[in-house]
Amino acid sequence: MLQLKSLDASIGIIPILRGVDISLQAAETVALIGRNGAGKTTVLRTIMGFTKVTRGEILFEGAPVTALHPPKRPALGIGYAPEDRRLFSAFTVEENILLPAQAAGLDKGETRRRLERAYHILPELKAMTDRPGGAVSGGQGKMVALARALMLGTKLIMLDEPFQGLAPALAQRYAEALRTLRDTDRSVTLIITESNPALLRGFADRTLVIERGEVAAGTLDAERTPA
Ligand SMILES: Nc1ncnc2c1ncn2[C@@H]1O[C@H](COP(=O)(O)OP(=O)(O)OP(=O)(O)O)[C@@H](O)[C@H]1O
Repeated sequence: MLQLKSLDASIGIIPILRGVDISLQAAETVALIGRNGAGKTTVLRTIMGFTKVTRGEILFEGAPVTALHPPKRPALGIGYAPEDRRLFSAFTVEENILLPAQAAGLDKGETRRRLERAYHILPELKAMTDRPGGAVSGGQGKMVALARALMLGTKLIMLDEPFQGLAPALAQRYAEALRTLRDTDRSVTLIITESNPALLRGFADRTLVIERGEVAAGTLDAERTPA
């Protein structure tokens, strides 16, 4: 459903990704593992159109999107939770969750359905809908960022180091929410970056390794715990 073909990408004039070939199938969960600075965030940002692609192409469901205007990409069905999960502090938690749906111009009914899906996966957020975005903890903010990604992520959800900085209990809760997502939506494709491979062992179908902007040709197979 998503292919990166021989992709080179730069930030400013600095080349970061080199010859990246990634092919994601519908419904699979892929872990993208690499040390700090290896290029994980840059892969996700390149898919969203935030870097300069200097070679190669990106296909989404068979159609080239390499040159697609970045603000149009989420509406393809792509949800993205950046590592820096900034919430708008003056908006409530629910308003923060709704923002991508509004930006993509979803109608009220569809927005409501997707919000219910997000609350089904993250029921704890229902208790904090009216709280200002600035008043939630870092861990709760990660949950809100996941809910926000769920609003548009009907086909592909990309989570950048979601477990980073989460206390163990919250990390466990976050992993549980991802399992619920997998149980309720079997067709969505998930890509999760992580610097610590142990955190995603047993959850991802496949592990890709990135090092100095290059994705290793071979992939490590990971065991998947049955949902
Ligand atoms: N704005 C920028 N300007 C110049 N170089 C950058 C910029 N952002 C990232 N880089 C460089 O790009 C490379 C890849 O960074 P990237 O953030 O994709 O890595 P990462 O694997 O996600 O690591 P981290 O876990 O630290 O975020 C790094 O060498 C980094 O120094």
